[in-house]
Amino acid sequence: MATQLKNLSDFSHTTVPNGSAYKIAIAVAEWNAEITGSLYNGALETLTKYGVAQENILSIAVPGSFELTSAADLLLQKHQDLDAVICLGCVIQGDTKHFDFICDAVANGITQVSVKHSKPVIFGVLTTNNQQQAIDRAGGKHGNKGDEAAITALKMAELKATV
Ligand SMILES: Nc1c(NC[C@H](O)[C@H](O)[C@H](O)CO)[nH]c(=O)[nH]c1=O
Ligand SMILES: CC(=O)[C@@H](O)COP(=O)(O)O
Repeated sequence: MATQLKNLSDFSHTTVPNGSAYKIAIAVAEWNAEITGSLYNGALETLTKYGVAQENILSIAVPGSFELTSAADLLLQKHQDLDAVICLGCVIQGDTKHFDFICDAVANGITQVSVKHSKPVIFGVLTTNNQQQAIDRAGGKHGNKGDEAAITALKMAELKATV
């Protein structure tokens, strides 16, 4: 999709499962809190919109996106009735290669956790060149990646339940 047409919150083209039967965790990174807070609100509102009960949404905060991998693993170890884990973060390029290491670690890490537990772990992490790109994708002109992550969690939970 061309960037200028990107809308992370437009799901008119697809059907979204009813979430009333699912229990979902949200792990959110505290780095770039003004961005990740918007991602979290988007995910929470979307899960609620599609029927997930408040008592079935478990939320935790971690220091940074790098810690999302261990958070997802701990959640799935301790709460084996979880149907999915949504990982939310915002990594913004700085002056060094640290950005690359964090992005690679969290993308590969949560993939491994998802396979380890045979449970959907959703990559809701913004990896942007600058603050404005993050703002645009956390409730701005390109929608909210938190919405996208919540929809993905519902779809994958439904897939696991019916495959
Ligand atoms: N620079 C960003 C970070 N850095 C912190 C790491 O995620 C991690 O907490 C630290 O390396 C200790 O293990 N985290 C983000 O989420 N976003 C950034 O832009
Ligand atoms: C992605 C980061 O860790 C980054 O914000 C840190 O900035 P720098 O690469 O200039 O140390």
